[in-house]
Amino acid sequence: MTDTTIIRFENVTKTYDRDTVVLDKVSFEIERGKFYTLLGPSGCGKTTILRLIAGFMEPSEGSIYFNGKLINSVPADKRQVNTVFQDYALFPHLNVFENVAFGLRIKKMKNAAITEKVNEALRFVNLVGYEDREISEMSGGQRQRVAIARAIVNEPEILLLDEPLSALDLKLRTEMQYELRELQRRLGITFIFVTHDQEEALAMSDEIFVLNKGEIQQSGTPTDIYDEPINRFVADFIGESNIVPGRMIRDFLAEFAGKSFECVDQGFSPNEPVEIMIRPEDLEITTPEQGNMLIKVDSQLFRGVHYEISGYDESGNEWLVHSTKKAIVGDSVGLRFDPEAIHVMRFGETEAEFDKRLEAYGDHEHEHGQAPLPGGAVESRDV
Ligand SMILES: Nc1ncnc2c1ncn2[C@@H]1O[C@H](COP(=O)(O)OP(=O)(O)OP(=O)(O)O)[C@@H](O)[C@H]1O
Repeated sequence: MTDTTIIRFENVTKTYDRDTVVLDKVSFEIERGKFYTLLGPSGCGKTTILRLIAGFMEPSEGSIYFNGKLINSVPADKRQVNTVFQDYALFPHLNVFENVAFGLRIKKMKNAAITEKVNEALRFVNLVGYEDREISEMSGGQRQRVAIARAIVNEPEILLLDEPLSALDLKLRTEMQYELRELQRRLGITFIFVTHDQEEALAMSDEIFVLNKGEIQQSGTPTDIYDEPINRFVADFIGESNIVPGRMIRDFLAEFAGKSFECVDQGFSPNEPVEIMIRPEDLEITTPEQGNMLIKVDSQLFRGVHYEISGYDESGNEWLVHSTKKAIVGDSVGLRFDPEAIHVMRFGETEAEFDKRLEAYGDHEHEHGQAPLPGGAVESRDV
């Protein structure tokens, strides 16, 4: 643990009934002042993690530390943590000012101090001038901002946000993504944001935790997770991807779709069966002669910025391509990609095993990726 660690989970397990394990020995660290996102499908345990941090429940096993102190049994009102809920949980009978002031009145703060703090919080969320408005007179986005002001007026060290944008329409949602990110930068406090929307997570976060079935599958920056997913679940959940079965012939040489390809991956056993991932935007449609492989075009959709083309290779694998060039359904076309576009995933690898492999090969891999590859060529060759 470092000085910058604000929250640490150590083998935290949560069971609701005797045998329903909702979180299974989850361990992670959260650093002060960053924007974190918990991302995963419905029921994976995101809200449970927030409730444990907020102090609305205790772990069944394991330890939770806040600034280095064990807080398993510390009640919610004794933690420097505030939550913004999905439905905002505002008081409909109070105006905007009184909604924000509520917590401070409970603490019996003096009126002059309350006015100063509420005004400051409303300034942060751009709601100056709305103090006397009823909640029913506020739009969805404005209610959202009242809920945030009500949370930050308490000067928490951590702000928890449980799917706070899910009730908003797409345009407002995008605007609020910018606003929240900007607000976090200005406040400088730690935000822990829950969503099941991968685009939202990629756009907003410093760090993302991808969860599935009560386990953290992978944690890292948006680019780490997008470019180097450790397994099929993460690759599928974040963005669109082509995943086909393959084999590592040896380091830097993978085989898939009936051919061998130079790649930049290493740390696998010779002939190890693997899964190969290539993002659709890393594939280029070419003439059959110029491609690394051939596909027969099966369908094409115009998506505005690109064509979404799908087709099958000779081994029967389906490939999705985001291309600025058109193709003709039924034609055989070439697919071209760089060795760096190929990402090799080891079956069933955990995050800890993945990190260990990268650590052992990390710098070396980078250097090697730049150096002439065995045989000197980028082109594929038949095996
Ligand atoms: N009070 C409870 N009693 C029993 N089971 C619960 C309780 N609360 C949650 N669960 C179960 O725990 C699991 C994780 O729930 P949690 O709310 O943490 O998931 P989530 O990832 O936030 O999901 P969503 O995106 O749907 O909100 C789910 O299977 C849920 O049914």
